[in-house]
Amino acid sequence: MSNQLDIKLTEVALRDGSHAISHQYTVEQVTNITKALNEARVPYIEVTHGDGLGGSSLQYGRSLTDELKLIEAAVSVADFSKIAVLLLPGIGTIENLKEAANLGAKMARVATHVTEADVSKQHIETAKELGMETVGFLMMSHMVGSEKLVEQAKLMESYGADTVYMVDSAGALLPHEVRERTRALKQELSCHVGFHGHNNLSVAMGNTLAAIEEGATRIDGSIRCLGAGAGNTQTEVLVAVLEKMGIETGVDVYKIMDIAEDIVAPILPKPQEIDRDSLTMGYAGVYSSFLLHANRASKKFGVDSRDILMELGRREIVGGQEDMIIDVAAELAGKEKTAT
Ligand SMILES: C[C@H](O)CC(=O)C(=O)O
Ligand SMILES: [Mn+2]
Repeated sequence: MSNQLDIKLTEVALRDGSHAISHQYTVEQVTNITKALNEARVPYIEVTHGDGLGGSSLQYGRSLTDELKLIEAAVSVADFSKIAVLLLPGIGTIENLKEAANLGAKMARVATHVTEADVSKQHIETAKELGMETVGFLMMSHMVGSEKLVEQAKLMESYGADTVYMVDSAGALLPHEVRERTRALKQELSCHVGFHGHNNLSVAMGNTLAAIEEGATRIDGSIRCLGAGAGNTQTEVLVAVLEKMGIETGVDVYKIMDIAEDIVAPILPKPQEIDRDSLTMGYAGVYSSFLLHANRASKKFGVDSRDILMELGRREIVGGQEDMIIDVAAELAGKEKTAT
C-alpha cells in the first residue's frame, strides 16, 4: 500500500477514555498527556467528557474537572496537535460549542445515533461558521447496513462535514462488514471517510486496517486502549503497524510507546482488557460506554452483568437511554426473585 495516503490520527483517550475512568481526569493529567502527544506529533487530540460537551450529569456521570478547564489546558500545551471536541446534539449545546471554540478547539465532532444524522445540521453548520474543521460521527454503525449508513453520511456531508466517521460504538462489527461499509461510503461521498473502533471482540485493529484498505483516511485510536469497553484501536500499536506497512502517520513511534507506558498506564484504575463484560458488549452489540453503568447495576441488583447487557442488546438500547440499564437490571432481579 502507498505511503501517500494522508492518514490522520485522532487520539481519543482524553474523551473516550473518560468513560473508563468515570470522568475523573485532572488538569495535570490532561496537560501531561496532551504535551507528550503534541511532542509525538499526533495530529488531533479529542478532549471532552466521555459523552461530549455538556455530558457531566447524573445520567452520564459527573466530571471531576470542568471540561472547559481541560480543553483550555490541552490547548495551552499543543502547538502542533489540534484539539478536537465531541458534541452530541441534545447533550451539548451550540453555546458549549462556542465556548470550546473560544478556548481554541479547532475541530468539532458532531455525533448522532446512526439513523439520526438530521439532528446534526445546526451544530455542523455552526462549527463551520466558527471556523472549525467538522466531523459527522455516526454512532452504533453496526445497527444498519451500508445503504442506510450512506444515506445518513450524505446528510452530514450536505451540512458541511469535512469527514464522516463510521463509529463502531459497540465494537460489534467484523472486518468484512467494515470493509463493505467503508467501500460504500467511499463510493458515495466526496468528503473524507473515518473509522472509530472498539476492541470488544478483539478485532479493532483488523477493522481499522480493513477501513484503511478501503480508503478511510481519518482514524481514531486510544493510547493503551484507554477508551470505553475494552478500549479503542490501540494508538501506539496502530502507529507501529502502519509504519511496518509503509503508511506514514507522522507520529513518532518510540515517543507514542513511551507515553503509553510511562504516562497513561500509571493512571489506569485497572489494565484495559477484554473481560467477560466488554466481550459481551461486542457480542450483544451494546454501546461501550454502558460498561461501568452495567457493572454498577449488576452489583446493586445482584444480577449477572452479562444478562443485563444481553437484554440491552436485544432491546436495541442506545446512547442517551442510560436510565434503561437500571430498569432492565431491576426487571431481571424481579424475575429471578419470582423464579426462586
Ligand atoms: C458518546 C460516545 O461515547 C461516542 C463514541 O465514542 C462511540 O459511540 O463510540
Ligand atoms: Mn467510542
